[in-house]
Amino acid sequence: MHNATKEAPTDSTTNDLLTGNLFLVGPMGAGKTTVGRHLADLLGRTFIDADHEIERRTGATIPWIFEKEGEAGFRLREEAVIAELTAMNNIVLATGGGAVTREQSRLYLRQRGTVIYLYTPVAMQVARTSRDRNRPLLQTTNPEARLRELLTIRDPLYRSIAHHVVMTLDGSARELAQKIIQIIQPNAIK
Ligand SMILES: Nc1ncnc2c1ncn2[C@@H]1O[C@H](COP(=O)(O)OP(=O)(O)O)[C@@H](O)[C@H]1O
Ligand SMILES: O=C(O)C1=C[C@@H](OP(=O)(O)O)[C@@H](O)[C@H](O)C1
Ligand SMILES: [Mg+2]
Repeated sequence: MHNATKEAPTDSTTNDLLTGNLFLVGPMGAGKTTVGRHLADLLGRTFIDADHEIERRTGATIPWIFEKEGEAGFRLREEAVIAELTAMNNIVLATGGGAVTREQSRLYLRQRGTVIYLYTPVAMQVARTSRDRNRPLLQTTNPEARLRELLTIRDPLYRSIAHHVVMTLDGSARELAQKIIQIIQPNAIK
């Protein structure tokens, strides 16, 4: 299991950022997995990616699960993993882009941590996902249309649970992680 329960700092500068969970939501190609890793590194937290956790537990890849169990089967697994992971402490969690489609997952994400929505325009999502064959929903003749469709449905869901909406257009993934820390807790790091 993950060694995620670190002692909370005890001095008077202790703040929410240093003691609570951080949950990243947003569409495919927003950078949740990449930025989440940097965030955890900068904050000295455990990083968990919900998709990787599903793959670890099943011993199967996401495309394989979609192929054998359909999207519905994958969503059931994803919902179960989100329920468990959001109950942990002091983690940075990168969710999959469709995790917010389950109402129970939205409730857990909103209630159990600070939710950051990495807002990303569709053109940038396309650029960041075009070389990767591991996203079953984008293996179509027109991935851009699919991403646009999905964002129309999901953008209100991301916003409904987000404590902060962060635009991911500028800067490297690490710079974005630094920016997120400043947004959440301006005095946390210099
Ligand atoms: N801020 C960024 N700047 C440049 N490239 C990025 C940024 N965020 C993510 N990427 C790149 O985009 C691709 C998709 O990122 P990923 O973290 O897998 O997104 P998600 O988990 O949201 O689908 C990766 O190749 C990653 O290196
Ligand atoms: O948006 C989605 O429905 C999905 C997003 C993927 O994760 P990323 O958002 O990390 O690419 C992964 O969970 C799966 O392919 C389905
Ligand atoms: Mg990811």
